Amino acid sequence: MLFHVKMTVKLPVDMDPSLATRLKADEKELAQRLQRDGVWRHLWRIAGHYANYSVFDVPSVEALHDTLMRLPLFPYMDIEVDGLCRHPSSIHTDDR
Ligand SMILES: O=C(O)CC1=CCC(=O)O1
Repeated sequence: MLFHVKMTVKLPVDMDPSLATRLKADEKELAQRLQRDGVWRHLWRIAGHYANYSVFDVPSVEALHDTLMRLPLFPYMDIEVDGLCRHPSSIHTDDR
């Protein structure tokens, strides 16, 4: 199942900079592992915002929820999710 996910990062202004640096590094490591595993299919910066548009490929809504909750920045993000299905005019019949 494919899901479009918008993540907006909102780190507290008074967060210890070393904690912020560690959270971002841990987030990057997990994000890159999930990309290599084919779970995090797209990761795009939204220009001008500390936010991203992503596409996840997971077996269920529960799997998406679990994956998002594992993200180190999860406590500091607003997350919006939309389920995706094939558009009848899409020519990409081989995509899931
Ligand atoms: O910077 C972001 O948008 C949050 C994030 C997602 C994956 C990552 O490495 O950072």
